[in-house]
Amino acid sequence: KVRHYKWEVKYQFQSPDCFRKLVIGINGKTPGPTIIAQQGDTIIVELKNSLLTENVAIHWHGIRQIGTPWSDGTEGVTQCPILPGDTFFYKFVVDRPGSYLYHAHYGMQREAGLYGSIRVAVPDGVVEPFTYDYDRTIILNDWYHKSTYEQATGLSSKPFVWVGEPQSLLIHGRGKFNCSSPTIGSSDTCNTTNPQCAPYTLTVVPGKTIRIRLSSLTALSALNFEIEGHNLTVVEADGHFVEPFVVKNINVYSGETYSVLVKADQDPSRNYWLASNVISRKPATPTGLGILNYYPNHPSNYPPSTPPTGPLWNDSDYRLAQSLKIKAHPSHIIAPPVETDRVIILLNTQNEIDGFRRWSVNNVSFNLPHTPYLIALKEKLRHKIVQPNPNATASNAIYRLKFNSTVDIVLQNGNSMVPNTSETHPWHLHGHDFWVLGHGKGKFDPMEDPKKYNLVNPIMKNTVPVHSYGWTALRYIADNPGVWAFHCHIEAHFYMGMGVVIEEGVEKVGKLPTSIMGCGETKSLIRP
Ligand SMILES: O=C1O[C@H]([C@@H](O)CO)C(O)=C1O
Repeated sequence: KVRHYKWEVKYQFQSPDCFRKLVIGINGKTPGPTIIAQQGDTIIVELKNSLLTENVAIHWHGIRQIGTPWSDGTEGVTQCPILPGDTFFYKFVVDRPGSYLYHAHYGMQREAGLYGSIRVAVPDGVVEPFTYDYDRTIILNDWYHKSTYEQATGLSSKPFVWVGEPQSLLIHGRGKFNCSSPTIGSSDTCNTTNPQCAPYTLTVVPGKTIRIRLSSLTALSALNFEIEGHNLTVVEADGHFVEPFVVKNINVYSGETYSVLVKADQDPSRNYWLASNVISRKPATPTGLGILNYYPNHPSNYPPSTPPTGPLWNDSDYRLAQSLKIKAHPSHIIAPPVETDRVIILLNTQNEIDGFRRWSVNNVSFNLPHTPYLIALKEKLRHKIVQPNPNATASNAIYRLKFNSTVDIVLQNGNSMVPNTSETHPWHLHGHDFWVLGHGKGKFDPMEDPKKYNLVNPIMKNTVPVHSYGWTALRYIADNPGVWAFHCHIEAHFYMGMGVVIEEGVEKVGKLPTSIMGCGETKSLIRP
């Protein structure tokens, strides 16, 4: 089935956390419309850029884009940006069931509110390995009052101006800033009675089980999500069925999606808090709150209790333990190859390059080129591909993989420039799902640690954290012709260079649509 969506991307005033700012909406909404499809469907998004003075590109996060690498929506990698006033057609097949996301992939535009979710149902007659009565989507986010431009300018200035901690945490686009804070001017700009910042409410019928498709698209924060008094049974991660496990609360890193089952089995005479708390960085943002509403109580009745504050923000053992619990469902194991053809170790560090604060991978800080890689490599616009350089330099280096080979990537965490600090980084791979073979503490040992890899029932994901001072090992098969970004999903960190680009089988890519061209050296390809 073909599903056609017509979207207009536009700036608008909105007050997601009661503070009014310019946000980017789709058809007037942030989060944008949910794409609802069934496995095998073709999605066509006719996207009109009505931003007037700003480019746009939208990435379909978790969709592998098999046969359509030019629809991945990664500006500088798979396409030229969509110019103001232009309409671009994204066309791709949703080849796997599950919960996915979409968001802007141009500059730091995602933070302006340009994001939403994709829900792909299993084919008719196929059953999932769990049951529920109905499902709902919740995207968690953090929220800044400064514009993405002000933030990006600070990050690329000398001296460096860090974005700081977010002002609010949003639960599906809604939060509550303290408008009586002295920095707020008038009730025009911040008004806690604005219905746009009424808390997100999830209504449940007592005794029923609800599936929450929970994800995070934070700019910075790692989050912990909890529903007061209710256990969460984790059943899906990034579109793959999980061997179910029960938690009191779940850690969600930017770019991850989970499905959790929640049974409405508590005292039905009251409502309960939904709570989102910052973990892994010292919190300076209040708990994000929503309401779990037991029907027929009034949805806006505040729960009579104190909201959950989440686990200790610096309990890294707790986070590592939860990462290690996520394994493939016994009846849905896709076994990884037992051997690998190539191991790439990617050391994550923060550096100073020419006085600019940057993030680097093996001492190379990534810059997006003006000519998108997919076009440059397919059309052979570049004779020379820059290879990683051993010194701390900025570059737009890429990795080229042998088509159909098996590759291991070991993410090795290091220090930031703040003494004794190693941050958590959620890494997202485009175009693939990978097996998560292991997470460990300290320095990866290439002789010993691979012996402990889980080759029996590893989960497949597209986004995975590397914990502070730890390592994470992934394996995947380079079988999707195209050019794919692999990067830290923290908006500021990718902007500061924390990413690489990986090519495989580009010669097998079909004829590139001219609609992705027009910038940099690709101008020569579309001139009559
Ligand atoms: O990228 C970052 O910069 C700051 C700090 O490291 C400044 O050096 C911070 O907390 C980040 O995550």
